[in-house]
Amino acid sequence: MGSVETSNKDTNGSLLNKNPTIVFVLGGPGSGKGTQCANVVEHFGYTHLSAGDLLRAEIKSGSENGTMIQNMIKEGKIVPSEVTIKLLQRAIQESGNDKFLIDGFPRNEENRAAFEKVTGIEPTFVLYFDCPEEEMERRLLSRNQGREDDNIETIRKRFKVFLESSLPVINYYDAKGKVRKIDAARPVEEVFESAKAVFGPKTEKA
Ligand SMILES: Nc1ncnc2c1ncn2[C@@H]1O[C@H](COP(=O)(O)OP(=O)(O)OP(=O)(O)O)[C@@H](O)[C@H]1O
Ligand SMILES: Nc1ccn([C@H]2C[C@H](O)[C@@H](COP(=O)(O)O)O2)c(=O)n1
Ligand SMILES: [Mg+2]
Repeated sequence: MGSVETSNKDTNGSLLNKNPTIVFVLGGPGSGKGTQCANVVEHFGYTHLSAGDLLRAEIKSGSENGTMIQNMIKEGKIVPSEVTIKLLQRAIQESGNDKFLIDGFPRNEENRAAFEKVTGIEPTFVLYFDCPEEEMERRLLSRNQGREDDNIETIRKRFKVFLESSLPVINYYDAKGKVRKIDAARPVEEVFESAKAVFGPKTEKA
């Protein structure tokens, strides 16, 4: 496993020049991050980058890190930041866009600190989908997308990691006034109405 590229010039030259808008999209497993990101992309022209999707694609690609990533996801654990950040950097550079929804990242303090160190970028704001565990569990158990981590044993581990490692990151950004919290326990359309209000009518695509 190589080290994360730390030169802003080499890794982020074009990105920094564009002064990108980065929105971190956080919330517990099954809170509806992916569902709502798809709506935001359609209305506001962001590029959606799901850290989990990028890691799953890396497993499928047969990469040297594939087995390690697969084992960690099965256990509900967080993959080392250097792996995830490289995938995000590549996707950002390939997108040609200058505004991004980064879904499911940063998942822990290591993710957060490493991203800031490597890119020099802070999020514009953090969208936090707040949902009770019982509702998230119901959603995950009926998602039926064939995800290896949508079984009750792994789901419980993911909830524990969310509480212990991801919530502190949300609290960190909350203390900086960057968190936009949305009640995600409502129907999809209602949740999106709240999300729309955060992004604002001025930035909506024509
Ligand atoms: N507001 C909602 N009400 C009911 N079901 C929802 C709602 N939002 C999403 N779902 C459903 O719940 C499941 C989980 O949603 P989604 O994949 O968007 O969550 P997620 O936060 O991205 O989860 P993960 O962290 O596991 O990737 C999906 O089957 C989705 O269709
Ligand atoms: N920053 C991240 C994001 C995701 N993962 C791993 C661990 C998660 O349980 C899994 C699935 O993510 P999801 O699709 O639910 O957002 O992917 C990680 O290690 N680091
Ligand atoms: Mg998701």
